[in-house]
Amino acid sequence: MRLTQPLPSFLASSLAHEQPQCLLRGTSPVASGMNFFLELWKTKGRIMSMIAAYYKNKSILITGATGFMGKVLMEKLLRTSPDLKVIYILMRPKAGQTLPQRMLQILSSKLFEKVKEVCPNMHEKIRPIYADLGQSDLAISKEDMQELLSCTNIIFHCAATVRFDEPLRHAVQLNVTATQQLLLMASQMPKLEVFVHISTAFSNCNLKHIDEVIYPCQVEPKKIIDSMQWLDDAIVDEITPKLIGDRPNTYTYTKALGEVVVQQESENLNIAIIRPSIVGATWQEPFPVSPAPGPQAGLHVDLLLAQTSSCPSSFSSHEMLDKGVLLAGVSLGWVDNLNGPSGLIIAAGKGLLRSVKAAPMAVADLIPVDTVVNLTLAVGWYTAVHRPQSTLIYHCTSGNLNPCNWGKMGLQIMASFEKIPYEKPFRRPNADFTTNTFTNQYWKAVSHWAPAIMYDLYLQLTGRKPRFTKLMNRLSKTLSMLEYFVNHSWEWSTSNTDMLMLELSPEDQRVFNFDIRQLNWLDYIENYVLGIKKYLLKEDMSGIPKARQQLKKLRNIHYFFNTALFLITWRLLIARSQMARNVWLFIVSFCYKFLSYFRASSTLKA
Ligand SMILES: CCCCCCCCCCCCCCCC(=O)SCCNC(=O)CCNC(=O)[C@H](O)C(C)(C)COP(=O)(O)OP(=O)(O)OC[C@H]1O[C@@H](n2cnc3c(N)ncnc32)[C@H](O)[C@@H]1OP(=O)(O)O
Ligand SMILES: NC(=O)C1=CN([C@@H]2O[C@H](COP(=O)(O)OP(=O)(O)OC[C@H]3O[C@@H](n4cnc5c(N)ncnc54)[C@H](OP(=O)(O)O)[C@@H]3O)[C@@H](O)[C@H]2O)C=CC1
Repeated sequence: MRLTQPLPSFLASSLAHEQPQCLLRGTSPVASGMNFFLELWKTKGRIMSMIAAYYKNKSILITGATGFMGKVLMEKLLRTSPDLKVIYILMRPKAGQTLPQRMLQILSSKLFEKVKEVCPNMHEKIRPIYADLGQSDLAISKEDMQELLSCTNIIFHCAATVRFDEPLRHAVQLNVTATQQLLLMASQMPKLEVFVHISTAFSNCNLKHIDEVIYPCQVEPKKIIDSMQWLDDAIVDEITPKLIGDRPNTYTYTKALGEVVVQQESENLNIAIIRPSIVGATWQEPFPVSPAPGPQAGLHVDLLLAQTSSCPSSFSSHEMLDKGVLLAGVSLGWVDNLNGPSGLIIAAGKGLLRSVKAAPMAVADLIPVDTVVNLTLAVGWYTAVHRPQSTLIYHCTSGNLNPCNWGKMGLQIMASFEKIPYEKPFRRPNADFTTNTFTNQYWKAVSHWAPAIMYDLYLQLTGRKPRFTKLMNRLSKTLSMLEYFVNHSWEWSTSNTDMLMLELSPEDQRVFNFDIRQLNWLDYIENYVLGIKKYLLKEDMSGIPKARQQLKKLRNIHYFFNTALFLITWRLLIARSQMARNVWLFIVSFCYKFLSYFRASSTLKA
């Protein structure tokens, strides 16, 4: 650390608060000026995370904590700031479970295993509060509301409907009206320090280049909210396409409206907006693996195997996988829902998905969920401590710093299936991207529908319930919903995110790492495929050798089928066409001549 460097503002801002503490801790009392700063910088840099310290003794309100991102956010908060006061969770009962039962199930999941070590009383830190964001008043009881208003210091608003086909009325209620209600609540919270709103990088996907600003909507969100009160469903459905305009769905449209609402209601509030792109499985946490050195780089799964002590190091990765020793309590790529790419990766791995209409050169702007969560927590800290004059927007994207395109990602996914095959595949995984609509329709008919119909026929004939055509219908719907995002590229400016990175202490850059440049796509995709197998499909790793055998069998069937098809077609052609017969005679005589020449020359040599 050179003394000539300007002090980062995180240090400057905390000096007033930290100075006496540092002196007490034994930092040289004579240290003054730059020496004092240096001491403090070193102390901070080595042992303290400013961000983690900020959340100490805080009462934090999270919406959407039962969702994919919310769970990871809750986990990281509890793990890095076990001294936080309380986390209020606005949630609803689901699947016959009460709030405490639901929360208990979440906290006892694998994701929270590490938290148990640092925060054994984590159950006491969580306070589930009944709320339904689908209701105009959020259905929070008076007593709960009282407590929330008087105690909350920080709000993370993650809840939303992320369904692309959500009817506009419902999407407006959840993504716009509920946000407005929460902001109203926030404005009555005397202890509130920051409100972090999670939006999406695609809220302005009708633009090619997206800046860190809130773009106005054609119709004022307040007018939309009002009109939803009195318009009937049929009219709402009719005007939906006109309202969403050049956006692909109600989700992106209502998330954009939500941002405008945040801007309009943010007058006296300290607010920040985060816009993540396509959120994928965890990358580094909470199940880390050490980086692969030298020639092993790019082979995290192999490294994991090599780290497994029960395994002789001379085994190759495949040998070790064969022995089923993978992941004895170690796991990566945590994911728990089918949204975004996860559902399609499963469909591809099971051999159901064979063709996707996508631009292979379009940027695949995937971002790991732990990166988004790290940025969210850093933003919460920065906004509360620095209180920027205007609402700052943070793009959490990968495309500008570490781009990967869909073509490359598709190949990496396919390569991962070779190493980590999924069990009981319908067909050999072999998905491909095509830009041409006609080619895509052809492959869908030949590779999706024809095998599904044939297989269902077989199931029916053998007295079983057909299910593949239903699955294909579902897959087609999902594909049609997601295709927009794999056929376009966007550019997001990231100056606020870059600025924040520079504001972090070295320790915070490590603990709350959101530097996507460090991500190795090959490792990440491999771990993602592995995480899906483990956490979503709940397949046993010891079944990998059998799954590989199955793939081999399917590959042989594929070769046999193609050869048989070729021979039959050829035979039919020869029987019907003089030209085909001539070609055939030419090939046969050519082969005969070549063989005779070869035999003659080898006899001469002998
Ligand atoms: C080679 C590999 C290529 C990879 C290529 C990746 C491209 C990947 C681009 C992503 C681009 C996102 C970019 C925006 C990122 C945000 O900002 S938003 C967050 C992402 N949001 C989403 O992904 C939501 C998308 N999903 C939906 O909108 C709806 O689920 C769908 C697709 C319209 C389906 O609706 P539905 O037919 O009514 O089905 P739904 O009731 O949801 O579920 C029915 C069944 O399907 C299952 N299911 C639900 N979703 C899915 C899914 N995505 N897949 C499969 N099954 C699903 C459910 O589990 C359920 O199963 P059961 O419980 O019946 O057994
Ligand atoms: N996943 C992604 O790819 C991306 C997500 N985002 C944004 O990130 C945020 C979190 O997304 P993600 O975690 O993936 O989404 P999930 O669908 O996994 O989670 C949504 C959360 O919202 C809650 N919720 C939905 N409806 C209600 C309701 N009526 N009352 C109370 N709670 C409700 C859900 O609760 P319940 O469990 O009860 O259903 C759940 O906790 C969203 O704002 C989303 O727009 C942005 C970019 C990409």
